[in-house]
Amino acid sequence: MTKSIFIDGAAGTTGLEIAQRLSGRSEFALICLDERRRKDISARREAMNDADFVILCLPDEAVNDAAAMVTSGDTAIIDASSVNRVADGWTYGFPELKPGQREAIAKAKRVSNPGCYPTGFLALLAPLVSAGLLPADWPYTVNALSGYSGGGKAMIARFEEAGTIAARGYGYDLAHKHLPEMQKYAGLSHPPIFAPTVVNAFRGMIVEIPLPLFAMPSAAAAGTLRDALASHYASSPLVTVAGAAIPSELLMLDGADGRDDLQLFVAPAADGKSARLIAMLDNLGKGASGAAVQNLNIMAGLDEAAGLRIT
Ligand SMILES: NC(=O)C1=CN([C@@H]2O[C@H](COP(=O)(O)OP(=O)(O)OC[C@H]3O[C@@H](n4cnc5c(N)ncnc54)[C@H](OP(=O)(O)O)[C@@H]3O)[C@@H](O)[C@H]2O)C=CC1
Ligand SMILES: CC(=O)N[C@@H](CCC(=O)OP(=O)(O)O)C(=O)O
Repeated sequence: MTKSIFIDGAAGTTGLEIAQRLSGRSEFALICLDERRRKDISARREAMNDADFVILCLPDEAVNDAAAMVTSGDTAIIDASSVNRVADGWTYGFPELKPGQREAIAKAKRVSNPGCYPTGFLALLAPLVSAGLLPADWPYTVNALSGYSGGGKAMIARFEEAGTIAARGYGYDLAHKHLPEMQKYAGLSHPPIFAPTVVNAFRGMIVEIPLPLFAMPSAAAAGTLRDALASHYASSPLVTVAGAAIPSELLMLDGADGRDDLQLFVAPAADGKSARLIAMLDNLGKGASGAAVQNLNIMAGLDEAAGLRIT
């Protein structure tokens, strides 16, 4: 039976990309509000309670009011924002995180999508810490590059109007909003030190965790880490783990097409003393809209990769 979907924030960056991925799919019918009514509270409330699934693609500050409008017990919510990722009553929408997570999402009525940066960070680290191959109490660092669409309409306008920003480092207060979910779902004793940079490309993301293996208590060798990731993601349609031969460069291309997969790499030093864990993804794909559609597929009992772009 066709499921009805209401995207709150459908005119925004994430909402538009979700609508694109759903267009042409006979399993779903979108409930749309025209420009005049898209922020009208009573129209939104009615649309939400008529829908089988509501996907919240709103700025953080608008999310709790929107979620509270859903009073129908039949309506499930997928929230793309960072508001509910470590909140009680919400299921973390990262199906590959650990055994049982996909099944928990399938049964949930309230699912919170992971952040774009945490998607790369957790995909690399969570299975390795959980398996005891890397320590939970190490002071990890994470360096990351994002396309400017990661900052939504306002940042897209800023980069495109200025035309001169090559890169924007930020997060210098060491209090980025993604730290709680990174720490919680990787099972770490401390939040990582997170150094994000926005670059002058519309979309794309590289997330890297440097590992000084020689100094880390109870860390496995790089080859063991790679094999463990390959085994963890062996049945995933969206996550791939590169073989031992690592490319000499990883390129984020300006103007790249959107994609919904996640590529992982383990790059070892020749002497085995250190390694770099690297994730490449599209911030608007597996980092946002693709992840929302993947969760929607799972919650609707469909193939989790249906309608997604895997290149
Ligand atoms: N962009 C990304 O790569 C990622 C985004 N996210 C999350 O997804 C959510 C949406 O982000 P993004 O799409 O980038 O943001 P945008 O700013 O591009 O879009 C937000 C949309 O919400 C609309 N909106 C704002 N307030 C209301 C309201 N009260 N009622 C109805 N609509 C409203 C805006 O309207 P208007 O058009 O008038 O401004 C806009 O269309 C955020 O929580 C973000 O953190 C998560 C992962 C990655
Ligand atoms: C480039 C950029 O600004 N990225 C945002 C994160 C992306 C986002 O806003 O979404 P979520 O927090 O919901 O994942 C930031 O660092 O705040």
